[in-house]
Amino acid sequence: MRIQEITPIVLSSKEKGSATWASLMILVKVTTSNGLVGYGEAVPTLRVKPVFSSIQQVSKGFIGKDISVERNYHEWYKQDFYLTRSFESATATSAIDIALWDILGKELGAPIHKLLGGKFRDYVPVYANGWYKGCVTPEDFAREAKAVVNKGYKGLKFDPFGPYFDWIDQRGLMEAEERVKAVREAVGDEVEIMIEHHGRFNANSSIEIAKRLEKYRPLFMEEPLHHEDLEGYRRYRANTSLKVALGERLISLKETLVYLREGIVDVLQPDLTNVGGVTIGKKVVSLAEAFDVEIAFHNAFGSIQNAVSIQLASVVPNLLLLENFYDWFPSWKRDVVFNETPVEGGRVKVPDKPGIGVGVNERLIEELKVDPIALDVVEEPVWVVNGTWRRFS
Ligand SMILES: O=C(O)[C@H](O)[C@@H](O)[C@H](O)[C@H](O)CO
Ligand SMILES: [Mg+2]
Repeated sequence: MRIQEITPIVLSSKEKGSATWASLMILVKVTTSNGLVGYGEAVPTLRVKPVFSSIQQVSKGFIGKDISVERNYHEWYKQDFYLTRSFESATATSAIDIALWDILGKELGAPIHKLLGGKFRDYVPVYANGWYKGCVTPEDFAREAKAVVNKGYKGLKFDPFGPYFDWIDQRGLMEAEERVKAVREAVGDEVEIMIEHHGRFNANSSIEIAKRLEKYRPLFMEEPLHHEDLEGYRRYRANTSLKVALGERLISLKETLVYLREGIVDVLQPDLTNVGGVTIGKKVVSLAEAFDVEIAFHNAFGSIQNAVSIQLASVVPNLLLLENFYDWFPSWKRDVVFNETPVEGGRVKVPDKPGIGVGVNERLIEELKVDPIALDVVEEPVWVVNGTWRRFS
């Protein structure tokens, strides 16, 4: 069995999700010489066109090869030279790797969790993200947070910082505190709240933020500083006591080691669609285990990413939680996998179909297929949940 064809596919629809960031899905379809088909997913964001063409280039390194995931990844690492320095190459390679694991599972009639040694848990606990579209005032956040808890979620994440970037002033601190306070009061003491900073503050501001928000007992502070600001993270660490989560922008095993060895991470958030697929993802979670760091996979894009993340989350002993946008996906994203990964009572039952564990709706994919386009850039950055880049006072 050889890799015969690798096709990048962009999906879109009039119905958008809660984040422009993920309004499209980039799929990779891999077909083998004996007719097996596997699917992977890549990161869209503002890079739909470059990622699409990166998949076309990376494919040249995989076509004609056997399905030997370690060897294939390593061979491309050798050829590409920039794999661990290029987000586009890393996400293209990750998507192909996921599709190869899907094919391995289909060949052997087993879900990925079986290929990895079997389930550690039958249900994966998840937390909600994407639920606060259009929320600006504390009352908006409180109302929507209550709705999330009424759906059965036991944890939720949100960004309370509105339009602040790099620094925050007294007004921004007050607004963030009011929002977090409103959510804590709305959900009660037992629901976990997680504070998303979207990696955008300097050390002074993020330390001030931690001091203001500590009393609301967040489970973790996510990317409080700019991703590459290791010096700032050290200062944050020395001056705060809250747990730090990060990792969604890591694109290799050895880059992950740098962050773990710095001792600045409590919860690692690898993203299988850019850290290197299942092949590197499973190494990264073992590395984190050795550092006694918990895992909360970043899982913000589409339903193929969600399916493979559930597979890996089901085998990881050091799992804290899995991120989940499922109930705030546009409905077409759920339909791509025949709605097979519903969230019930704040958890997802691990599906058992071969490969990524779910069926793929090929007819819908044909209907939703579009040409890759350059996305418009507007004042509200694409990485925030829509309609939240605003002050209320
Ligand atoms: O943790 C996450 O999920 C990421 O930081 C992002 O992917 C955003 O939250 C998402 O884009 C919504 O705006
Ligand atoms: Mg994040």
